[in-house]
Amino acid sequence: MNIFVVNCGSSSIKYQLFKWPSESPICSGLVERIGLEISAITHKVYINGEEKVIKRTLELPDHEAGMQEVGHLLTEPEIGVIQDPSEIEAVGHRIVHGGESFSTTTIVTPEVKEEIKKLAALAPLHNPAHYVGITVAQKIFTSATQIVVFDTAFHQTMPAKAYRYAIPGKFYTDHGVRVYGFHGTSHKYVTAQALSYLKKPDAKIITIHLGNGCSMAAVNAGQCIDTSMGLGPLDGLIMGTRCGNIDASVVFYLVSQLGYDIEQVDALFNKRSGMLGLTGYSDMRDILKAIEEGDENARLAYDMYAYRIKKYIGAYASALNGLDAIIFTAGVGENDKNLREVVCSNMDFLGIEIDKDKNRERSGELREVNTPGSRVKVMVIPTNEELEIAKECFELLESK
Ligand SMILES: Nc1ncnc2c1ncn2[C@@H]1O[C@H](COP(=O)(O)OP(=O)(O)O)[C@@H](O)[C@H]1O
Ligand SMILES: CC(=O)OP(=O)(O)O
Ligand SMILES: [Mg+2]
Repeated sequence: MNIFVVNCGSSSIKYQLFKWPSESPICSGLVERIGLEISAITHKVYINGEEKVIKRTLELPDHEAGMQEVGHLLTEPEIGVIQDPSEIEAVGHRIVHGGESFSTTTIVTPEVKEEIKKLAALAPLHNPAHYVGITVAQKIFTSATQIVVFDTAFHQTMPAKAYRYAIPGKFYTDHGVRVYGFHGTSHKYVTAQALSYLKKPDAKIITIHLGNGCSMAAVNAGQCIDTSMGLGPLDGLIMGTRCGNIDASVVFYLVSQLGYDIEQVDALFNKRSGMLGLTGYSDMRDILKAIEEGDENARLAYDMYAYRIKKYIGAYASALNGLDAIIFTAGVGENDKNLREVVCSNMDFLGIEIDKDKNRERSGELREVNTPGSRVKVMVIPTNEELEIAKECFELLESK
């Protein structure tokens, strides 16, 4: 079965094509800078263990143009992996916000699309692009079943004491104002990998997803019991452009004293804060370079970023009443050895001891980077949200 997995961001499209049941994609790619003057596509084709990379720069005014271009790349005579878009049987879309309506993988209907569009109010950086992604995929892959997989789904097992806010109950009952949590597909994927590696189904785990968006989850025996993002993907950790956890009084101050309106506060917290607001860079590689060059702001921001993670580890170890493993994943978690070292320093009271040499070894595989004596395993596990989405799509179609 050909399953095409799509992750539409505000200015990008990430994709992978699986010939299920093979778990290795036959091609993957990234369309970047959609809507800007020059857009870029990096398309990779995997044949017999070899990787062929095709890079193109072109003008892509919107997601529709981007997805059309991907459709062409999939079917181009020289490099195509299929002959016609009709060979795609399922398209799996990553959807960040599923709200109260969706707790499991769902087949797209007009009602489902409308609900995803409405939820844009709660995930302004993500859901609008997902809606466009579905609409365009419906036009191109006309024979495919369109399926949506929600970032919020894995967090549905949280108890009410973790997901409720301490404001009057009617905001929850009448308006669904609660903690939803995000990156669930990633937290779920690395949890499953860890449980099978540890051979301990009842393990107490903290998963730490550090990409552009960052979040953590406390996972007991495979079930999420708490997570750091909230009603939207803004709370918790410091991120590339988002502030994370902040006192709501800051909003009152910005509005009443500095004349901000609510759209400006939204843009400030979502798009101009986090590492970008503190350093001028949102990409961790640029921040590491700035630190090397002696930039004090970058050093402080990096320390703040790590410190926030440390605090959540402490909180979640308490919530779990113990800890077997902490897992670093996603772009920063998998690649930034310094960050893992800073987070895990002075954590021996909790039984966390990182092995600095092991931690510095480069590898794209699941690995332990703790000392032999560490009570808690410190693990690096490459996430694979696309594979997890393809699996969920297949399982849903099989169950029909
Ligand atoms: N070698 C590296 N060292 C430090 N950070 C890295 C490295 N490689 C990638 N990153 C960081 O990973 C982040 C992107 O992570 P990713 O999981 O791809 O994000 P997303 O899926 O949210 O777009 C960026 O901040 C990038 O700088
Ligand atoms: C939910 C979220 O923050 O996603 P991303 O990391 O892709 O921005
Ligand atoms: Mg990601």
